[in-house]
Amino acid sequence: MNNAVLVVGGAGYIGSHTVLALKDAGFLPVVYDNFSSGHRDACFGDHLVEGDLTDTAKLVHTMQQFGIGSVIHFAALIEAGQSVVTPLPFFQNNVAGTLSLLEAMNTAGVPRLVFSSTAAVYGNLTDVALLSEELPRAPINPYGDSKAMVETVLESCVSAYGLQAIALRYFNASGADAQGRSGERHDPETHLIPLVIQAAQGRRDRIKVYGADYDTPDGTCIRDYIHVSDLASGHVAALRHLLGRDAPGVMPVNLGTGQGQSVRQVIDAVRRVSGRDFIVEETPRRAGDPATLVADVRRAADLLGWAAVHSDLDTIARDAWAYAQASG
Ligand SMILES: NC(=O)c1ccc[n+]([C@@H]2O[C@H](COP(=O)([O-])OP(=O)(O)OC[C@H]3O[C@@H](n4cnc5c(N)ncnc54)[C@H](O)[C@@H]3O)[C@@H](O)[C@H]2O)c1
Ligand SMILES: O=c1ccn([C@@H]2O[C@H](COP(=O)(O)OP(=O)(O)O[C@H]3O[C@H](CO)[C@H](O)[C@H](O)[C@H]3O)[C@@H](O)[C@H]2O)c(=O)[nH]1
Repeated sequence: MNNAVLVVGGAGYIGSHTVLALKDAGFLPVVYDNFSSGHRDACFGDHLVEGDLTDTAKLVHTMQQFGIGSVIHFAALIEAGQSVVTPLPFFQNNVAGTLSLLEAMNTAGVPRLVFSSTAAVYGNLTDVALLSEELPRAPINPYGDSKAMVETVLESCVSAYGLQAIALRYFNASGADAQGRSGERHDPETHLIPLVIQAAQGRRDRIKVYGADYDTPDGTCIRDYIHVSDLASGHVAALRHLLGRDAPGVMPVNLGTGQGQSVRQVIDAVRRVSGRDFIVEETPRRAGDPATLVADVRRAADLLGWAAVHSDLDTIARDAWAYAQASG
């Protein structure tokens, strides 16, 4: 088995946790990152290469230098709301950047890819309780469009280049490493849980609830929050699946819990684990937000033998709170 894995975007939030899990599983992760949003102190790989996705020649050289057998690709612009305001950089980085990576993999003869897709490819399917991978892709924001486009590109590369890929559609990544080695540090931070935690810490004066008039039980949006360490183990499971199967194909697989939590439930969980109170303000909806996104998780269980084990909301909130408190 070739254990050397190129982790593109491995200095970021989900990438850094996945690198820790890969090492625990006996893989040799090589982090490739341009540090546009990643952190040097979150690089836990055996090697680090500073470079951009669009630098195809550098990617080829890196794959050859380290004898890479598989790639995990996290590098992207990630804020769905911002993608509505400035879509072009999202298509440039997420689509054109991935084309460069695929070209490099083809040149270097690396067939296996685990790709960071997203629940945002499902769009706003309000009449569907659980989102299964068989549903058509129907994103409602440019971020989701960019990820859906890459999934289409991957499908074209199967018969053409023998690509072996899994597109992991994460639901809402959250929480932090239980040992405090990494956590969520986006700048600017736009994600709900770290923002609620900042309010509980007194680092922001309030948390805004973007819309309390959705057609949901308490009027706020529902998401499927998945602990980042569960996402990390999902990548190890996906990689093992690709290495064991060794046949061309591309398969989307949801990584979530199958349970939805509202914005208000998240706020209550942070209040519980922190013991702090703070101001909650209801504001108009944020553009591009679907009302509900909850995963059907059967394929991940059947195909990868994977299920979330750290993702009850209080565990997520407790680990995120501990990381934020330790980070000062
Ligand atoms: N955070 C979530 O809730 C979530 C949910 C679903 C899917 N995803 C996807 O997961 C992946 C990782 O998300 P994250 O939250 O860890 O984001 P992140 O911003 O923390 O990590 C992204 C990493 O990629 C690097 N990067 C970005 N563009 C690059 C480029 N052109 N060349 C080289 N490196 C580059 C950044 O420096 C960073 O280290 C993304 O593809 C995102 O779309 C995230
Ligand atoms: O200050 C805030 C921030 C968020 N929200 C709400 O909280 C929910 C979660 O918002 P996040 O910004 O934390 O996450 P998103 O669901 O918008 O998107 C995240 O998860 C998606 C998959 O579900 C994508 O992949 C994307 O990359 C990632 O940012 C949304 O209803 C949002 O409107 C608020 O009410 N107040």
